[in-house]
Amino acid sequence: MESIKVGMLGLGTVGGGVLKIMQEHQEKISAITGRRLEITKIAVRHVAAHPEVAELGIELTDDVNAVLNDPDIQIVVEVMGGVDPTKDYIIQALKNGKHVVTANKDLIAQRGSELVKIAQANHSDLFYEASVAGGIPILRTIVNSFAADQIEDVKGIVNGTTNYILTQMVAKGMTYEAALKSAQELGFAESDPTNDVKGIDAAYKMIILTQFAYGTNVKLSDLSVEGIDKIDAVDIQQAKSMGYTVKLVGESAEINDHLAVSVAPVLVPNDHPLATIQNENNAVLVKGAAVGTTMFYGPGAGKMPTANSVVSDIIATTKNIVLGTSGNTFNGYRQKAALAKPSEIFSSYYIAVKMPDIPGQLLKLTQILTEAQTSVSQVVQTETDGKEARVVAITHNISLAQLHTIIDQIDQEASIELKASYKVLEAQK
Ligand SMILES: NC(=O)C1=CN([C@@H]2O[C@H](COP(=O)(O)OP(=O)(O)OC[C@H]3O[C@@H](n4cnc5c(N)ncnc54)[C@H](OP(=O)(O)O)[C@@H]3O)[C@@H](O)[C@H]2O)C=CC1
Ligand SMILES: N[C@@H](CC=O)C(=O)O
Ligand code: NA
Repeated sequence: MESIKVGMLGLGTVGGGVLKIMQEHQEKISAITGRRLEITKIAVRHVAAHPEVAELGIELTDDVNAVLNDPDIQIVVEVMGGVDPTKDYIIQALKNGKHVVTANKDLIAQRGSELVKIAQANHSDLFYEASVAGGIPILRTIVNSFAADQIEDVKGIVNGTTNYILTQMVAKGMTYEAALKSAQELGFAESDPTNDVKGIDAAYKMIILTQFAYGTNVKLSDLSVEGIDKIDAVDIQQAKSMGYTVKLVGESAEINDHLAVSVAPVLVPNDHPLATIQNENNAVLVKGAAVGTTMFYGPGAGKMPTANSVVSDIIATTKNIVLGTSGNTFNGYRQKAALAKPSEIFSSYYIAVKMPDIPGQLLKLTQILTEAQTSVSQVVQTETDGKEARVVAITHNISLAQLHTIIDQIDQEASIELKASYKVLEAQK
């Protein structure tokens, strides 16, 4: 059987999983592709840290050029992460006529369209299924199974680390710091977890999902992004007592031909399917005009689930090589769309404030809400020490513009302090 040589950049959490699957499932992969896939070289930073590789007959190097310029290598698997210098490495691989498989959402979300053009110009495949929702085959599903439908909304939990942290805080009463440390030890978090906890990793995934769902390129500054790093455990408990679970939810919605893309902590009704997603698992709800709402669930981070998506891309690339069909873009759908205005984006909101526990204060809050033409479904005083009270209101559906007005007015009212404002998800019909 002919062989196809594969080179790798990176051998960390994901790379280690890729190597394991490629070794263990070699026969099955050969039977499916008609080619023997051989990993011949792996570039890492610290060669001495990977003694196990030499025993496999694979060359380990700290020189990426040894992989990128090797004429025998046809497929380069990039699992080292980061944007620079990784972007240049991928460009070099593509210009050298190699096909590239990557798990790098930071890079694809920020420089994807540039890389796609270079891949096309060089008749190379560029696949990145693992970049969104780790082990869930969501990108290929959108390309293949929604081709005939019109997607109206994509929303879900697309970051494993933060969902793991929130689950551990609610279920086990773990502190935020302890839960984050555990997510790092389990290999779910990025090497620098800032992007995970600040919602940026989820935002990158929503940028890629927006591209696949609507054919539209949006950039990070087009999104409204908030992470879980400022969530107060008091609000998590308060939400729980009102029948909600706090989740970090990304949403890309089409509203009157305009797009609204966001990532934020959201109060999810306990009977909504997203409320049940635990630990590092992810779930993506895709609503199509014809099919209605569908849900895709599975591990969103971690060694083996992510590696499975990477190896699926290696197999797809190999099949294209064999059939002579390389070089088609992963997603060929292209369309322009403008961003929705705050006056077009509607939701119910949870608003938590602190105020002096004296007569007349609640009236001030009510006046602010009334002036913004906002009615509420619930108002509760959740705690008081006799001097200061915490009050929570849940609004009916209002526009984001109305929410901004309310927040501005609260800011201007010296005796009321805004503690939190979170979107409240509608019950799933
Ligand atoms: N972990 C996960 O669950 C998921 C990760 N991803 C993405 O997969 C990619 C890899 O993540 P992960 O495996 O967790 O990362 P790790 O930090 O575990 O591994 C990174 C690997 O890349 C190597 N590396 C880093 N910089 C360089 C460089 N400049 N030159 C050569 N080698 C380098 C490291 O070498 P050394 O070993 O010597 O330090 C290490 O082997 C990232 O893009 C990440 O966002 C996507 C989905 C899920
Ligand atoms: N850090 C990411 C890894 C997968 O993309 C996450 O936690 O989701
Ligand atoms: Na995926």
